[in-house]
Amino acid sequence: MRDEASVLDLDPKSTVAGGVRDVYGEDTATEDQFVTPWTLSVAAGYSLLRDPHHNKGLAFNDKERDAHYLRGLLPCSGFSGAPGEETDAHYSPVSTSIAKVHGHDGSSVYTPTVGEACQKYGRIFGRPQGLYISFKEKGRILEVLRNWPEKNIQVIVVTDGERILGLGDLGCQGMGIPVGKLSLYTALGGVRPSACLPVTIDVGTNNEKLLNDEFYIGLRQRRATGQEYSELLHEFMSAVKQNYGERVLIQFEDFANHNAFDLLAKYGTTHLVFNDDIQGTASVVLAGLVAALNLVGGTLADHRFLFLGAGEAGTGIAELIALEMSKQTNMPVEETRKKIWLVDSKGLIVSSRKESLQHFKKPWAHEHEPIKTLLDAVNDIKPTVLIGTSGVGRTFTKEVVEAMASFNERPIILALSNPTSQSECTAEEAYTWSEGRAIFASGSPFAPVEYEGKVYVPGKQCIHFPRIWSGFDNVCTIRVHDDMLLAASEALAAQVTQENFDKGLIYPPFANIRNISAQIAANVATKAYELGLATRLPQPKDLVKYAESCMYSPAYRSYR
Ligand SMILES: NC(=O)C1=CN([C@@H]2O[C@H](COP(=O)(O)OP(=O)(O)OC[C@H]3O[C@@H](n4cnc5c(N)ncnc54)[C@H](OP(=O)(O)O)[C@@H]3O)[C@@H](O)[C@H]2O)C=CC1
Ligand SMILES: CC(=O)C(=O)O
Ligand SMILES: [Mg+2]
Repeated sequence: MRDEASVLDLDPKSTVAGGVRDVYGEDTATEDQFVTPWTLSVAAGYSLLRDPHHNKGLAFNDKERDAHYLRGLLPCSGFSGAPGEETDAHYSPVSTSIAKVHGHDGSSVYTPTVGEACQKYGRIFGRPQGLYISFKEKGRILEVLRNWPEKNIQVIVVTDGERILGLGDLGCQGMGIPVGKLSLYTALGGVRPSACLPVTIDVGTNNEKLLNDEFYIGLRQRRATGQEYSELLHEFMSAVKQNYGERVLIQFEDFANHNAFDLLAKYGTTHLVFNDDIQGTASVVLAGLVAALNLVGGTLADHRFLFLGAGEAGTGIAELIALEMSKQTNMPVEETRKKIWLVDSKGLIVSSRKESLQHFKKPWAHEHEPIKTLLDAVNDIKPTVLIGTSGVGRTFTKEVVEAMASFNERPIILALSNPTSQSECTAEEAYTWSEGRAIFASGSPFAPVEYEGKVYVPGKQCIHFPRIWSGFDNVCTIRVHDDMLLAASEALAAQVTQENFDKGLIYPPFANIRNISAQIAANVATKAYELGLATRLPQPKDLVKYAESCMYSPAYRSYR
């Protein structure tokens, strides 16, 4: 039997059969497709308290406790505020990193806590928080997607667990990353939790320790590669489009670079895809650099950039800096790239290495003598900006930071590798070794540092990703364009105030986070309209207000 909806050219999500939205796909399913027998029920009593969507914990008031058979199941102390109030109060004195991952501390939802959570995921696995798709599901991925209880999905964060932060291959336990990043999207970007879908594609792991770990929760096989891998990914990408349509954002996260660049290129023309490690990072880091110019002076083109790490994050950031420089100076991007140098595990990327380089490194192979170490590269190139994206901790040594401080009045030092253990240096090291002159930001957070009587507040760069996304969603864009990433950078940089600069900050702090997110979303949306990539028409008059109105607010609702 042919799919009736496609024959009639109907949007499968539009009303069918009696004017009811066919959200479960039953009316449009063919005879050989599976249909899930969904039922609706009203939770009460003990089961209501076990339902994370509806449980308000100690915030249930007396009337609700009576109406929903909750008497005696909760202590009588009540809380009236927002979600989290009671859990913070209840758990913080005893909280550990892992307790935070269970949702008791929003500010620690992502790095570094999420790294530890992934390493221990098998041991702390409680209830499923996303979809696991492995070879066992090959040929049935559409059916698996339909098992997810929420139907109106706006953003999927998907990983295959091969490069989890700087911790390497954590296989299926990488699920902590999509869960963590989507939690940030909700908390900071205002994305409704029910519209978020975390997915882990389990193709095995090459992590021997996990393969031999009795608590490992994934497939116990070495990673599938080549055609087998591409076919599973392709089935997933096709099923997502079939189930959720064109407009769902698929964010690739923490794939190893030998797959990440190819997936982005392959699906960039057919799906709304975004790689946060390549594109989101670039946009956020560029914003920090543009803001830092207020402290150091000059334009981007007046600076020299050196990266330790030439993978997804390093080359992604480098490319966006070169693009922005090119727009500002009207120089071709091939020229502006020459202001940017990268070091990988074999040393400085130079033209004599070109033949053996991975494709994403080739544009950075400039004419230069080979250099083996970072310290030698720093002393030779004399960068004004040093960026760590190597995934290797403690690589910005005292000598490296001192060298940066010897030829820069205010060296810009970004230690972006996550989690904290992999950070290229700590905030304290950056400030003390540069005698308080470094402008420092990191991927994983560091506490403020006191040096010679002055308090320095390091920038937390990682919290700024989610804001970009809402710009895509608000206007229903169907493709991500580099100019939209530049628009996000511009708006984020513009949110750093003089007061922030006075403290040495190059990113805005948490206060007013929703408003800042709305400004970024609006700038991204404006660019999407300019590029003709926004499908929400007519264009809302005030895009900031519109972005704010689209944001989900985590408030407990009253139950009848
Ligand atoms: N703060 C943020 O926003 C983000 C941070 N990151 C962090 O950046 C790190 C890297 O991620 P990603 O770029 O995706 O990883 P990749 O694996 O794509 O790249 C890592 C790069 O670092 C190089 N490298 C590894 N070891 C060394 C070493 N000892 N000396 C010099 N270079 C080295 C690798 O060299 P080679 O190619 O020769 O192997 C490679 O070029 C991770 O820790 C991740 O958490 C990532 C995205 C966002
Ligand atoms: C922040 C991030 O995406 C990473 O470290 O991979
Ligand atoms: Mg990542």
